[in-house]
Amino acid sequence: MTEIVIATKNAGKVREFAALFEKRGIEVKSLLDFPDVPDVEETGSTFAENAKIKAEAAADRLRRPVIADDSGLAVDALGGRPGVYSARYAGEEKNDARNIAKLLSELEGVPMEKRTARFHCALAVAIPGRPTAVVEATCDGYITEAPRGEGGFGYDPVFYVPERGKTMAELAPDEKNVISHRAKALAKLEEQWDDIIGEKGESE
Ligand SMILES: O=c1[nH]c(=O)c2ncn([C@@H]3O[C@H](COP(=O)(O)OP(=O)(O)OP(=O)(O)O)[C@@H](O)[C@H]3O)c2[nH]1
Ligand SMILES: [Mg+2]
Repeated sequence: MTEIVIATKNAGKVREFAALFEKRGIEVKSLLDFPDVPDVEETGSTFAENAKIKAEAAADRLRRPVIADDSGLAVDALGGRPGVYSARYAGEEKNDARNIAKLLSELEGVPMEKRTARFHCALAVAIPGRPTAVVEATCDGYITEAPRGEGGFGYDPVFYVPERGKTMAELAPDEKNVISHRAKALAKLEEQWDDIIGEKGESE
């Protein structure tokens, strides 16, 4: 396989997948390259369900193997919110700055030791005519009291990674792509790659 479609229009995800797959000699295309593929409603109650919905809809339409990523942030002090609503936390228009502002205001007064959180990533691989495979991974951290750093996307400026002493947005892209929920999920996928893709993928 020399090319894979990621069923997303999120430019931050596309960038990360492009870097992660480049190392493996695979070129990444996204729904930004296939603007005719309609958006699907993310009606699932879990990351895995939503990843499956997005992957299967795009694979049906494109008639080729597709990977979808459903991801988000679960904050313990908020009972796991924003969770599957992470992208649309502060409204349907999906604005990162407004999402961060809402998160920080909900956590006002919560001390650092209680600001634990984790990023989740579910990756679904849909191949026409085969059952869809899903893998999941997480990355633990804390929500800071103010944004720091310019890298990444989404909630990265307020997600503190204790092992690195930095927010995700302060990490170099290569560093984020080693420790992130997305990188870990992709590593799991790779372990199962031959079973999932099999000969069909190899003949691409
Ligand atoms: O700081 C972050 N670093 C990350 O690494 C990350 N991964 C996910 N997220 C957040 O979770 C939403 C995903 O929601 P989501 O999976 O529905 O994606 P999306 O709607 O943006 O695009 P699509 O893939 O559905 O087209 C995103 O928008 C972000 O707010 C992240 N935030
Ligand atoms: Mg989405």
